[in-house]
Amino acid sequence: MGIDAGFDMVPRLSKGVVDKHNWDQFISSIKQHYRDDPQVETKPNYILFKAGERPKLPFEGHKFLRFSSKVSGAKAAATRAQSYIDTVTRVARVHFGSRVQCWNDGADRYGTYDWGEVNESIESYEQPESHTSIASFLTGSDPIKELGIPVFEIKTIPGKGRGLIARFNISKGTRILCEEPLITTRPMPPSELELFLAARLKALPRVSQRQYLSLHNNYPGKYPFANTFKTNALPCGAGSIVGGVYPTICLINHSCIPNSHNSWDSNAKHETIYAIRPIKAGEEITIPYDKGGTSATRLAFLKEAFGFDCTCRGCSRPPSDLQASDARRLRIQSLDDAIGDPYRMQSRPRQSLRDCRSLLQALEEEYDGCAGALGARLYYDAFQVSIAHGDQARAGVFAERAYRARVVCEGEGSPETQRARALARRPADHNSFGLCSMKWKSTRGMVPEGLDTAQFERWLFRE
Ligand SMILES: C[S@@+](CC[C@H](N)C(=O)[O-])C[C@H]1O[C@@H](n2cnc3c(N)ncnc32)[C@H](O)[C@@H]1O
Repeated sequence: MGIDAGFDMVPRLSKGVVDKHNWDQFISSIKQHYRDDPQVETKPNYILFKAGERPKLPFEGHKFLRFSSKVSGAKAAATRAQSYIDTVTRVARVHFGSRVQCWNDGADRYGTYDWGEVNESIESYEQPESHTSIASFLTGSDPIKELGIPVFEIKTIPGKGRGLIARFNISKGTRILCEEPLITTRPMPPSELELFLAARLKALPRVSQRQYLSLHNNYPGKYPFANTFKTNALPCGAGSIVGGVYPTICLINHSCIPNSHNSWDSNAKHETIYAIRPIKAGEEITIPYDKGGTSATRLAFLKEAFGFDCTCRGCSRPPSDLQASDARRLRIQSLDDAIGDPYRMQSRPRQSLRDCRSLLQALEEEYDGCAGALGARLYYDAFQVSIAHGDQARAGVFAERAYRARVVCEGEGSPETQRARALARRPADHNSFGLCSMKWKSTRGMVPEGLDTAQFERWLFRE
């Protein structure tokens, strides 16, 4: 036992030129820092730290997943393992920023990778690969990402002003953008907000001031700063009353059937945009500003809250398609309400799970098979129904699915993704474990094997 601590590189480095260069610089800094330390030894393929559990840093960065050791116990104390972990983490952060994800299981923060894959990666340090050609040198890399070229360009879109257009094909789960807000604030009366924003803007660097002033304002006239905020602000977290305005993210237009998801990372204090379906080169990148409902509800909301008439592809469908979509939206709403009813979850959980399955199907139909965060939320609901009746086996599978859906929408590092991941590993840690009953009691290991997909889904949803 004992406490493990360290950091993971997320996502892992590619074999490409930029990652390789950054890793070489990092390794040089480490060698330089420890040049007179007898506990740090340079081996042919890696640097060995003779402290704690003797962690290593390979010379080939793409093999690296984790640097860690036990930091408690006599051996760790005698060899100052904690100090090596801290220093190497600090230097890695300088070179790789938020890609360096620190964890400490004593503080209930766990690494991203499984120990199996970490051990495999460490074993591979011993077998250096030789690069024989430029092609093999670039294998596995993403030259676009490596060169830092944005995957979109800003263009004028008929009827919508500016918008973001995909420059290349973008695959599902790609992080398109990550930005810190120029300004955040709570709601205030317009005159008060105007004064508040004027003061905040004055304190910003000139480039940020220009970015703010270049944003679209749907309500010209009185209160220009406040109305620019109203036109562009995105909530800092689902349901938050605090809104934030961003230089580029605020150029993304709305769609009722979006291809991207925006989310606020409450730890990192930034907003991210991820592709929730494959986006073709030339296609517009869109996010949802609405709160769901039928086309009439959405149109009214968008007009009231943002002052525009939506012309997205969802709203521009032929009347018969729009009618079918409205029927699905109503069904989605009523299933969602039913699943959220705690009395029903307690007294008729089997029915709640059946509703989850129906909701999943309705979401897939309405959102062209990519329900994004709505899918993640649905799986979390199914998790709650199962765990509230003591069923760790199904709850674990639902949490695993919620985790995978979150990775697509928000990436591996977001707090929501991490939460789903922790629940998938230990469903019983949830505070509603057995809250309604233990009539479905099962352990995490009781997931059946050898079923085909249809049989497995029937088992999962208790049909
Ligand atoms: C946050 S801004 C988006 C960027 C904006 N198009 C621009 O030129 O800066 C929101 C504004 O974009 C326009 N817009 C966004 N989505 C739209 C849509 N689906 N249909 C029509 N106009 C839209 C509206 O004028 C809306 O008030």
